[in-house]
Amino acid sequence: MSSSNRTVVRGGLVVTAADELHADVLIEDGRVAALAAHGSEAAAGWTAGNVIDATGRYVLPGGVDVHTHMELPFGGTFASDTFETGTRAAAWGGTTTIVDFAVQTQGHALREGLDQWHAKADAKCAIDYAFHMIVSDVNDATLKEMDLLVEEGITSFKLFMAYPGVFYSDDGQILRAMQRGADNGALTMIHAENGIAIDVLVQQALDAGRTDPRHHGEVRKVLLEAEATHRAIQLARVAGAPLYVVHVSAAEAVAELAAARDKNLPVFGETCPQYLFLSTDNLAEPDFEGAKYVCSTPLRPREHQAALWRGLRTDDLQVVSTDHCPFCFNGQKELGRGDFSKIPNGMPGVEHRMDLLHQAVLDGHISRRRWIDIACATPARMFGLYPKKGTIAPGSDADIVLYDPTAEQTLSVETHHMNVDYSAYEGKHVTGRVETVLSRGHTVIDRREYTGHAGHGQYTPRGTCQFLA
Ligand SMILES: NC(=O)NCCC(=O)O
Ligand SMILES: [Zn+2]
Ligand SMILES: [Zn+2]
Repeated sequence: MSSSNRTVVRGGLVVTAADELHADVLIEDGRVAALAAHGSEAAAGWTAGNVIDATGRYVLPGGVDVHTHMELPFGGTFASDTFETGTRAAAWGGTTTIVDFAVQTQGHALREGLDQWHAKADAKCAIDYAFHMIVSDVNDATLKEMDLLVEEGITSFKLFMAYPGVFYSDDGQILRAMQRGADNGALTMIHAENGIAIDVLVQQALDAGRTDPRHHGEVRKVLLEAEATHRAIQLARVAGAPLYVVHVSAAEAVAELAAARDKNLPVFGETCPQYLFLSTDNLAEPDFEGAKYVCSTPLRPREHQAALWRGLRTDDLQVVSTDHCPFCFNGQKELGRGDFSKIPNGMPGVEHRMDLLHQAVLDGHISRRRWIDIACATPARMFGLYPKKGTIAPGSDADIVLYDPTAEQTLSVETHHMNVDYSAYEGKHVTGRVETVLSRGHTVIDRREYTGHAGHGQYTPRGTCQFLA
């Protein structure tokens, strides 16, 4: 084998969900070929055209963010990151795979939505990408199409208990989709909020003149997240289907997941950095600044964070994704001045997940291996991408991050790479920073310089959930 298509990453601490070892990593043709203890005879014998010095660095699997919305149409506008800008920002933050949501619009086929998402993403991405499918119209034809999509590698479908008239499905439709998933192996993802009740409270708030962004948090009540989570679990039980609850924000919803998992049900939960680090205090920021933090499920009072961290430690929550769905403050969030229900829902974050979770390691919330588990390995397993993605092992794609655990940085709109005019974490100080990123062996970030290009990222069909027997 010529050494020109080989890279060796030498001298770092390799951290995976399972292990930490001072090892050198040999990469051949875009894949991990071998690991060997640093200083061992085997590692010393490796020759390569490219040798990367990882002394003093962590060598991590690239992050796997299984919840992004590039260019999502919402509330009369579109999420401001394209696949080109959003995946570049993801790479800057040490994420090397995203799973975005293709959208079925009501009255149209799943296939049409999927084709649209390919048209948006193909030849544009800096890192590898895959799709889930948002199902907005459960009917006989849609259910048949789901089987075909599973065979093609779209193995998860998101249904909404929220947003009546847009993405909402009623319980009967959700049950039918879950039954189909029980048959075809798909994982049903649920946005668990009681959208019908929330819409009543929205109207009552607006009628009473409560129009500021903070009221978004007040009407989207904890009880209505907990109730919907409970209902989703019962529907999944009736269907005999596995369930993945997205963007869990409330302690009471974690309790529902924990109770289900105590019964050994195949129920999984995801939370996001915004629920772990931000709160209703942000939604209450004056001069309409709270609009920057409008997302659903909403930010919660700070007291909920302890339950989310505990859930991540006890495995009642398995995944941290970003739900990256950015809208600029100017021109987009402003659509809801005077009516919080018109603020496009979503927050930017794809660039900051790995760093914020590293800070959580330093703050004592999770261990270093759990960081990699919830951000890389488990999301890859959950959505049928492991061990190609999510770990560093012979045969895995060489998606590798060199991480400087001692570098200091301050998160800011001035320095981030997402296409959005504010940072939800403006001024937040974190320790640790991505230094170099390889995607299938290609250097996309080289010592804090972007060296990637649009179109490097490949569409990646997925297998089914690897947590099911
Ligand atoms: N989360 C959010 O506020 N926007 C994106 C759509 C969704 O995930 O519900
Ligand atoms: Zn959602
Ligand atoms: Zn989302």
